[in-house]
Amino acid sequence: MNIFLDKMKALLGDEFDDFLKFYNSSGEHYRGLRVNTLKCSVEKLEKLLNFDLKSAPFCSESFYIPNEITSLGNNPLHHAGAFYIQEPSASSAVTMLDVQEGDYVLDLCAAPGGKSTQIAAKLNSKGFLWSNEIVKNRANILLSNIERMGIRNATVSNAYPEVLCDRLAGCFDKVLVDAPCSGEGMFRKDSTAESEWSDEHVKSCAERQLKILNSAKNALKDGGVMVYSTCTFSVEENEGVIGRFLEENPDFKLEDANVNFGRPTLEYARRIFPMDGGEGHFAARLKKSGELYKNSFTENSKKKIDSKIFDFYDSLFIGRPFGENIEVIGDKIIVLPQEYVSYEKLPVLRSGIILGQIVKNRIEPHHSAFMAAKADECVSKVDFDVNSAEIKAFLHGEEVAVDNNIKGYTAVCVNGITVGFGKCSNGRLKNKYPKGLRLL
Ligand SMILES: C[S@@+](CC[C@H](N)C(=O)[O-])C[C@H]1O[C@@H](n2cnc3c(N)ncnc32)[C@H](O)[C@@H]1O
Repeated sequence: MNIFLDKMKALLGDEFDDFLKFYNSSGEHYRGLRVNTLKCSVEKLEKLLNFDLKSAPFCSESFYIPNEITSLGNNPLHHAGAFYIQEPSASSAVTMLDVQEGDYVLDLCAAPGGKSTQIAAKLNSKGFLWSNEIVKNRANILLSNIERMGIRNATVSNAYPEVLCDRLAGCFDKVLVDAPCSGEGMFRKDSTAESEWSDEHVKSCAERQLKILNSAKNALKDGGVMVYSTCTFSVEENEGVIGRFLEENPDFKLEDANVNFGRPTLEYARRIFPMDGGEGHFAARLKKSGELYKNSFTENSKKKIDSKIFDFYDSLFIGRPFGENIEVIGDKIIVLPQEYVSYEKLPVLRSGIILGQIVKNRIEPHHSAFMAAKADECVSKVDFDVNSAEIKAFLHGEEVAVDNNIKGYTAVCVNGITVGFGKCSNGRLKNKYPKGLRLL
């Protein structure tokens, strides 16, 4: 660890002692959440939580939470996707990417999904997100977070960056590379990151990061923007990687992201230290030369869809809110995003949402459709308060008493935010909350 501290001293100069105070205060670290505006407004969440949220400077939906708040993952509003638990400075990279509604965005190293879900909220269901993770079990966690946050317009894949970016060459307006790194900004909250640190590891991370960036650039359109970020302080993995990338790729230049959090480095890139209000982050915005063209709207599928599928769709949701780009793949009825990049022969876990599953001669609704629906888009719904016994029982997988006149597949909401569904008859709601998500 002495090598790490020597490097930090060289990097920070007069500020090293301030850094040491943070570094030595083990057990303490910044904690935060980001409001998912696809499902809940900031004002609404502030009213529903029983503690105060303090604004963070890195993104307007990102907040500090008090240290004494624990088990936030069990909160029904978390199950409903109203917020994502995220250390505030981790939201800085997407702010610097400046995602706009309608953009086509690739998040290349995406699990567990903090930044992908932030990008999706900025897209506001317009445009398209491709979210990729190389490690299979992490890709599944990513998918589960994409589903929890109610994202309609995303594809989730489990591919090697070089394969994916070759196949999707020139498809994206914006690309995020939140690269695997030596994690020096994680040391205060994760002691394994610290125990795995070595100078050799830093060097090998830098080689891998440059390789990933050199793949990522291929997926970008001319005139597109790429943000490279890490949660480490090392100069080799930050300024070093950017310097080498720019040398190898004269068609890219650093661009001012017009943010004022953290502190500048390489003129336009930003660094965040614990003294700046976050555990640690680096982000640089790179612009590719050329003229950006906008995607034209993808045609809806012209395939003939059995009218029973539309009857089923209309029996659950008002006005076909996910669009009509329907495909039946195996036993699954998928509503593809309204706009998307097609994905033949790529390891895709999901594109769009699963409306239902064909079981024998019936279609059963799928959890992901209810998570992506707004309460007022659901034909039948019940709504429980965040502190009610009913919502706790539902999240535990129990049956819940409902009005006698509610029948059939019914959305379950917590304070007006969908969290799943059940099937109602005779005043009871039979629980369909997925077993793997239930409270223990
Ligand atoms: C810093 S994490 C991403 C965090 C994520 N962006 C978020 O905000 O939740 C980096 C990710 O890169 C993945 N990764 C590891 N090796 C990789 C490689 N060679 N190419 C691409 N991604 C890799 C890791 O599995 C990890 O999920």
